[in-house]
Amino acid sequence: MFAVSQQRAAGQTAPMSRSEGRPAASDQHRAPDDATADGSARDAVDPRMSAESQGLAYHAKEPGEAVRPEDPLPPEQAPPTPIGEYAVLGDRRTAALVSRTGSIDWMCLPGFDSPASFAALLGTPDNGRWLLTVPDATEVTRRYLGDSFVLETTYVSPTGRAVVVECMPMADDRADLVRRVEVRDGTVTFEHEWIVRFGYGAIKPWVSRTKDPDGNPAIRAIAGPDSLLLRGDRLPRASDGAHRDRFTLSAGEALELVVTWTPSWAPVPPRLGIVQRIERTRLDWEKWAKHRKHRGSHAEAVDRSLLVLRLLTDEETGGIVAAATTSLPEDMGGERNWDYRYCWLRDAALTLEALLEYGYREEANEWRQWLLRAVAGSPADLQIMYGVDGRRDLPERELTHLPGYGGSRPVRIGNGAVDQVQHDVLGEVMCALALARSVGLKDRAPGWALQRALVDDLAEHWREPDRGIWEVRGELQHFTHSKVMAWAALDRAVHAVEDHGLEGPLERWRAERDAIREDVLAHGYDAERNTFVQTYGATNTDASLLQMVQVGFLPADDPRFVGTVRAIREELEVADGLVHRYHTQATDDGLAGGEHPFLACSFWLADALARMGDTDESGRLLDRLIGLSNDLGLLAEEYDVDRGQMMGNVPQALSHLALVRAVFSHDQAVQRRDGGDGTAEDARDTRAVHR
Ligand SMILES: OC[C@H]1O[C@H](O[C@H]2O[C@H](CO)[C@@H](O)[C@H](O)[C@H]2O)[C@H](O)[C@@H](O)[C@@H]1O
Repeated sequence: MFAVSQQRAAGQTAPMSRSEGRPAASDQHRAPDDATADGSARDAVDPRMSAESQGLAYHAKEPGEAVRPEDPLPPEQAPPTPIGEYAVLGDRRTAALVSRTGSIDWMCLPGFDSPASFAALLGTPDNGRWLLTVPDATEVTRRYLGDSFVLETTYVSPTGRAVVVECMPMADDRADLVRRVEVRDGTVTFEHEWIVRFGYGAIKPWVSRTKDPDGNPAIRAIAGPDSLLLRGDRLPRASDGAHRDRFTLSAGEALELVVTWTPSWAPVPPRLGIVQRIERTRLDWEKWAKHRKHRGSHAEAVDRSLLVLRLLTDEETGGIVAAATTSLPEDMGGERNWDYRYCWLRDAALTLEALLEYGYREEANEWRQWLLRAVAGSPADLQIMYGVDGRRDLPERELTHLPGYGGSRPVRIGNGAVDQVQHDVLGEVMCALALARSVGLKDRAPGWALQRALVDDLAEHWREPDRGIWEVRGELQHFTHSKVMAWAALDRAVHAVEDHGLEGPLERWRAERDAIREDVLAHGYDAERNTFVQTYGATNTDASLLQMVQVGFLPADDPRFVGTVRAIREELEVADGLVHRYHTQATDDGLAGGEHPFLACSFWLADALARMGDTDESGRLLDRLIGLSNDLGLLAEEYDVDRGQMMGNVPQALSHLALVRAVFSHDQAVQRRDGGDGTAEDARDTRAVHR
């Protein structure tokens, strides 16, 4: 076992700036024995000739549907690879993004929030990528093998057909990414390019040919704390700051490549048995997926979404990150670019509820342990987000060396929202813990004591303004949603005492809960327009208010909620079923530019309609929204209606968890409509006993 854990525990922040006196890029990537190489490096193709960078347009939608490259654009005009074109690979310690044509453009090692070793996603190929493609492919199809994150891409070229299978093996305390190429028909020529840049694309490593402990040839890139080792059946040659190769295989021939990260001081582990590890990885994922209890409508989308939530849950610590990326823009070319590789209590709590609804109890237990460790201490010090390991210090800074996705700057790491006051967060946490309790997970004494202290603290402070669920960077405000969620926190605390025999100041909590409710109804509701509003006294609304019925603040058929859904559709729905979270012009969020419809809010609309009994409309919207996911079932944060593309970080937990919860609500509503009580499935314990 080598020291993935050691490096993660050490905080693993690599230096961003280049040190003076380092050799020039081309020297750094020249391996010593490449000087005596057979000249194959001179055959290396121009990196700009890969499919994405030629601006080839692909239009696949269905899994397995064939796509054809169309008119190439000149490289300088080529748009970035669309966010929806990426597949995700992951080992529940970290994740990588692979383009449709085989370019790994994002990979942080060894952890989700470690510095990226391949960062072309937010820059150019010279910021690091690992490309393995068929340059003359006329068709490219891809799919995950079963319920796993083992990706299979099939290339058809004028001369043959080949399959690339790739994954990150799990649960072995190693950090590897394996790729296996096999030609099925004819002959196929491949392009291989390996450009390592540690420190988010800034640091050009020393790269040299070496041998691994078993005597296999390898290429090792090393700088500071990081080492990446490339092993395989055929290694590329140094060429102008990169390693490149072009090779041809015939039907029946296969080739394997593996990249292994280690701390730079650690010994290199033995090479993996690739075929066995790919198969074991597939089986590991499928074993987890089989534990799902409830299978209703939109089952494929739900299955993939639950798997994404699993992939974003750190295997070692139990922390759940909000997404695998940083700084994929909410506004193309704009400044709304954020680092989501951290654990928001809000997103994690909602993830937990989604997993519980589908029968995953053990995950709830693990996350509860993570939560109690992370928030331990004074209630006044509660943060709204933490590092994967529970770290509190997540300073936000800009990576000025990266041009950003499609020129969207700044590229940020860390997140300034870490210090914000957001009163909704304890509401989400208490709802998730109440749900866990209601399915039989017992509170232990220290855990309940901590919840009591946090609720008491909120009971003192809910009257103060905050930054709300959307983490606005403008003025503090009295957000109606924050108050509703503060009500939910008190309500769940009251029910923990009333229904589960836990100890607490029942009368005081009841009084505060009722006071919040009165406050919201008095100040957060516009009687004239019959809608709840974004902030006290405002006239505009906010899609977060769709959560009101999810937490039981009002029944779904309350005319004030029905009026709010109508107002949200009128004000914020910009295309069928697609809603903005708020109007950027009407909200002081402290940022320039605008953004696109927010997918989680759009699923909350479908959820609300289901709860209101409009199952035709909720089913229609679910079909529509799920239809926006990419060919592998992945969702980013937002959807740009005009460009027909996903925007923001990917894959995003909030979008996926909102999908599965909306489908759950829809399925329950359909059962009620058809004469059942909506609790007849295996998931019966969840909504019915939510409190
Ligand atoms: O766009 C504004 C804010 O975006 C981030 O917050 C959003 O993502 C969080 C994680 O998924 C989610 O919990 C939150 O509700 C969203 O608004 C970003 O982290 C903020 O700094 C930023 O202001």
